[in-house]
Amino acid sequence: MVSTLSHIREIERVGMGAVSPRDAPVVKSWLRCLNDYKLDPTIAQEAYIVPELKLREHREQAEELIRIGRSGLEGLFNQVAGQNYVLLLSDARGVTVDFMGDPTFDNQLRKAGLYLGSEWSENRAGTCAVGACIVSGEPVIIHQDDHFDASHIGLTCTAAPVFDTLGDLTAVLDISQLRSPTAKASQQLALHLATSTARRIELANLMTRTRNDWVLRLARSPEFLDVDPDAAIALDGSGRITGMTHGGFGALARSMNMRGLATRDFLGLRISEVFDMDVDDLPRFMRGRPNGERLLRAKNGLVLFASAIAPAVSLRAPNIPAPRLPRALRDLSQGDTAMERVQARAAKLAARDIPILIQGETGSGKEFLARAIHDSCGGSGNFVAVNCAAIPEHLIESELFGYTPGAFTGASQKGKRGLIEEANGGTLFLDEIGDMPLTLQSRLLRVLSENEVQPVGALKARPVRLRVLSASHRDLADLVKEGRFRQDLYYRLNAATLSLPALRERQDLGWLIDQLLARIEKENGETYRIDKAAQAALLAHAWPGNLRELSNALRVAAALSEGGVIDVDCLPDHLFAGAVAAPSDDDGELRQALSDCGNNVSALARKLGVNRSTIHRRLKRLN
Ligand SMILES: Nc1ncnc2c1ncn2[C@@H]1O[C@H](COP(=O)(O)OP(=O)(O)OP(=O)(O)O)[C@@H](O)[C@H]1O
Repeated sequence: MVSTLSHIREIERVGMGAVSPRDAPVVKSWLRCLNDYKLDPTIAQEAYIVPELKLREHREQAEELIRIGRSGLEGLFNQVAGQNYVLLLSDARGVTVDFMGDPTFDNQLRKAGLYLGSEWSENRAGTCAVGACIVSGEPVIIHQDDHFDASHIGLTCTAAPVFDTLGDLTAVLDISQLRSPTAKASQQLALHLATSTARRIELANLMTRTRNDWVLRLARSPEFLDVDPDAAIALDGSGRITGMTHGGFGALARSMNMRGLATRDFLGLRISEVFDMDVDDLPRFMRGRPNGERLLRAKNGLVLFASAIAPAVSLRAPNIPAPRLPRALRDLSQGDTAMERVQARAAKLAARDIPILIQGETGSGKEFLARAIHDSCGGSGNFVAVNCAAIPEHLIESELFGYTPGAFTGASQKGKRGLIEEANGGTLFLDEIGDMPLTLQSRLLRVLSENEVQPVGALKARPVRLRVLSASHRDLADLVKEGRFRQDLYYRLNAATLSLPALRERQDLGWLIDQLLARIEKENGETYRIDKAAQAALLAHAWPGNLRELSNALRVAAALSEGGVIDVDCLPDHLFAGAVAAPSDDDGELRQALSDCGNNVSALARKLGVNRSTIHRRLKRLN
């Protein structure tokens, strides 16, 4: 094995611009380590295992993925049995959330970081297979001294990305050995196995998440069509694309000669815009039909074999109640798997007055859910929402706990009932709880544990009974670690956690748009209709700003609509930023797409679900 010193020297030479015989992904990663993360190759650091509490959080967030990935991992483990391979499934942040290895080597594996909870992000561990794969989104072998940190140069690690149905990297599958032959080529088979297992996990994930949709599986040869297809695409009842595996994305991009597009650009498109078929043709591709009849021709002439699977669960007709959910909770989503789980858990917890911590990105609907939980219990008492970040620190105490007459200089003569007492018999919703000052955290803890509140200046505490819901878009466990949030309060508030999916992850975007538009119609006393192109653009947008951004976009669109019709020109311009591919290396691509649409810019804009001005802008840039 190469010496530590010569390894460090080699990295330094590469850092100074020397040409290296190593694979390009390795060199690129070394340069990121040196230039972006400022890692020092002379400082060796052992593998990092995250604390137990943190690991629990990562595993909870990846619960569904672990369940789906498990059988893939087991299958792969059996394939490589006896060769001392270890399998790691890491989340998108590089933390190992599932692991399979030979328990005989437990101690060595843990020390080497090939273990549950190890963090292999590139900025922490330096060049490593999981980290490089997360950054590049490509399968990669990091063999022995390809690793940046000298502590890891004994290992060989091979990783393949797992993408979710909307095209975001959601996990990495890694196959590693403590000791291996010197030749990197010895890991080619591992690369092939990891890549095909990742493909199967993506397919299983698609099948689970799109039970209400059609799934169209694609393969280049008919033999593997039903057992191990190359790609899969999910379609809703009207033939619109709702999700895909990474291979499915590749197939769509090739079929449309559109290499520069991202997965999201295909969401919302009709299948008839990509292939010579319509939604009514799907049954023709179902299993049992002769393979010859299951040929699918793409618009560009490419031919694939296709196999269709009908929705496993028949679509619930709108307004038919789902069983047992109280109405207030039922109306939070329609057909989104993650939300359905949140709703079912919320219904069970609400009935028991258990403190719930609601997590989710800003604008993901935390307060909306809190209100629904309150309403689902008959709505008795008040729903009192307190934004701990919005009240100045010196006022939080008196606002929350209230005060007796003349309790302090400037206090009202009549005293004041605090928000906690306002919520007595109802629900107290503490938004941005992470911003609650430490001194007040202990007083809040007393309210929760003793069920009583002591206003400022009062000699005696008063009994209260309330349901406490809290929310934060910050990681409370991190605040606990930093000493900015009391651990005992964290455990109190966090008896149960409900994690809301971000809007970009929701499978019921179309339904949400209808709900929000119905609300705007009610407010404005008018009715609106979204035309097809605008609908496609709304469905294809990545919505980084969440439900509030969507609601604002619809509000603007409604205001700009003519005769109640919302077309693409009514949608805010920023909606289209990034919807079209970054400038293609090959400007022929856009010209070809345009000529396919009879040189009609509006038709191409409609096809891509973008604004006409976006196409004009791109054409101008290419000129
Ligand atoms: N399930 C839903 N259906 C329809 N509208 C919703 C839903 N959830 C949230 N909204 C709307 O989305 C907007 C944002 O929701 P909300 O204020 O609850 O988000 P939040 O996560 O509490 O935001 P913040 O983190 O900024 O406090 C609100 O206008 C709300 O009415």
